[in-house]
Amino acid sequence: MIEVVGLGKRYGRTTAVRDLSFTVRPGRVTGFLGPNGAGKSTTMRMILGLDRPSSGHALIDGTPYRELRHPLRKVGALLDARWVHPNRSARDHLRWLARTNRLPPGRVDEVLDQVGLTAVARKRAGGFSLGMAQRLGIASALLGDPEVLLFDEPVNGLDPEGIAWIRGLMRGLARQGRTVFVSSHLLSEMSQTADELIVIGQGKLISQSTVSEFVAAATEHTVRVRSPQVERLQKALVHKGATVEQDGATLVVGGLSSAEIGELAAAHGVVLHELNPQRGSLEEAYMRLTAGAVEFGTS
Ligand SMILES: Nc1ncnc2c1ncn2[C@@H]1O[C@H](COP(=O)(O)OP(=O)(O)OP(=O)(O)O)[C@@H](O)[C@H]1O
Repeated sequence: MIEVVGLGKRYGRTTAVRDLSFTVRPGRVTGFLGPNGAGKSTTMRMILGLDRPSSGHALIDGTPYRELRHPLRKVGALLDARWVHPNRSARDHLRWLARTNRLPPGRVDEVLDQVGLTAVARKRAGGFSLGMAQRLGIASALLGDPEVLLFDEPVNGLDPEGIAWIRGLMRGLARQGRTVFVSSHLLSEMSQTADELIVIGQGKLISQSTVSEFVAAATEHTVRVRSPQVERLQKALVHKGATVEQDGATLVVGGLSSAEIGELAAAHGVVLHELNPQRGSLEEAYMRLTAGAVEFGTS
């Protein structure tokens, strides 16, 4: 489990992260979503003890990263896939990591196999494609068989096959009961991979919910209602605090769900000919949400 409590980070006059609190639980993939510059990498670096928070703290199973006795056995992370000596082979890189962290050498071949790099294990990592480098970075993260995994934008620059592979891997790791925390700036990507979503904008928490809750809340905007008794319905809706636009026998209603409108109509004996929730696209909803955070952040 990862717990972030009141976390903040300032770089000079820039506030990258402000008063951020959330929990990442085991057994599921938690997506960490926000536009470029929202503070995702900074937050992950603070969780991993690579950046010192200006306020608050981050704990991994109750302990700050820097105080973990065997960090690689507890936490695996992929931050920058290009972090590897270009002249070393994939295998030598992993062997060196295993040796310096007192991990069993037998894990090296296991993780190479797990990420599909066995055939190129003796090739120099400097010649690897982005997809291969990404797999090697993931092999490094998995080396200590950790319970907690952090991936920063793992699908950036990958082809569809690589993306599908990473998605399957993350879901498999979560099914094994591990804590999987993965960042992305693409909602479409996260909505296909994650069970839960933590959304930030301008370094602040916007929401933490399941993906389906987020999608339902973010996309149901207005409801189109058609009725032969439109005047009566409009009165009842306005009385309930809804916003209503009328176009002949059709109303476009904001502020109430289709279920609430249906029930209200029934309670007033109003006949409905149409009750149609208008869903915006997920990306539109996400942009609206994070744009709000930008305004909030600068005001
Ligand atoms: N070392 C640093 N010095 C100064 N400012 C920094 C530093 N690291 C990050 N920032 C600033 O902090 C803010 C958050 O950056 P961060 O990289 O954490 O965002 P992000 O959500 O990971 O974005 P991206 O999706 O682009 O990677 C940005 O305004 C960035 O310019």
